[in-house]
Amino acid sequence: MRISVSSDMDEPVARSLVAALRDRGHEVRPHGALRPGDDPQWAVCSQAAAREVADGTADQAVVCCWTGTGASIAANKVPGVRAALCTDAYTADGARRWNDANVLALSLRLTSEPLLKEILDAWFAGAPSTDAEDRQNVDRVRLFDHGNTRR
Ligand SMILES: O=C[C@H](O)[C@H](O)[C@H](O)COP(=O)(O)O
Repeated sequence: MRISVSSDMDEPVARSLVAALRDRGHEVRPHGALRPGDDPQWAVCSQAAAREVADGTADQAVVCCWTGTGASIAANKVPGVRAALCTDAYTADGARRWNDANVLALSLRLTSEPLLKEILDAWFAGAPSTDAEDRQNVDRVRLFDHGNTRR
């Protein structure tokens, strides 16, 4: 898979993330502090990574900042993106399964090396649910991308 990865900080866990994705056979597209000369502001680099998912340059993205909050907020402003801030494997599994999330947001502060592996295992093992209610919810979220927030 082509995975865009962004981080506003050059932290060891962000480096481990890139290595882990490459070990799993993914093509990594680095942004922010992970790419020399790139803008490392979380609002800028996480949006850039998310935009690559929306325009089809990447299949998925992983966006990181210290808390994961700013990265997830910025990514979710991109139409077509469903970013999920995951602090454990159960949340990552649910994000893929129920929310059809296409961007994983991580906290550099909270994500230890073992937790990173657990989260990535769950994220890549998970497939979107085919349950009708789950699909309706995701379809409803897609409408938000086009400004339709009516009930
Ligand atoms: O949501 C924002 C992120 O947690 C940032 O990584 C955080 O604001 C970084 O702050 P600073 O650059 O002041 O350490």
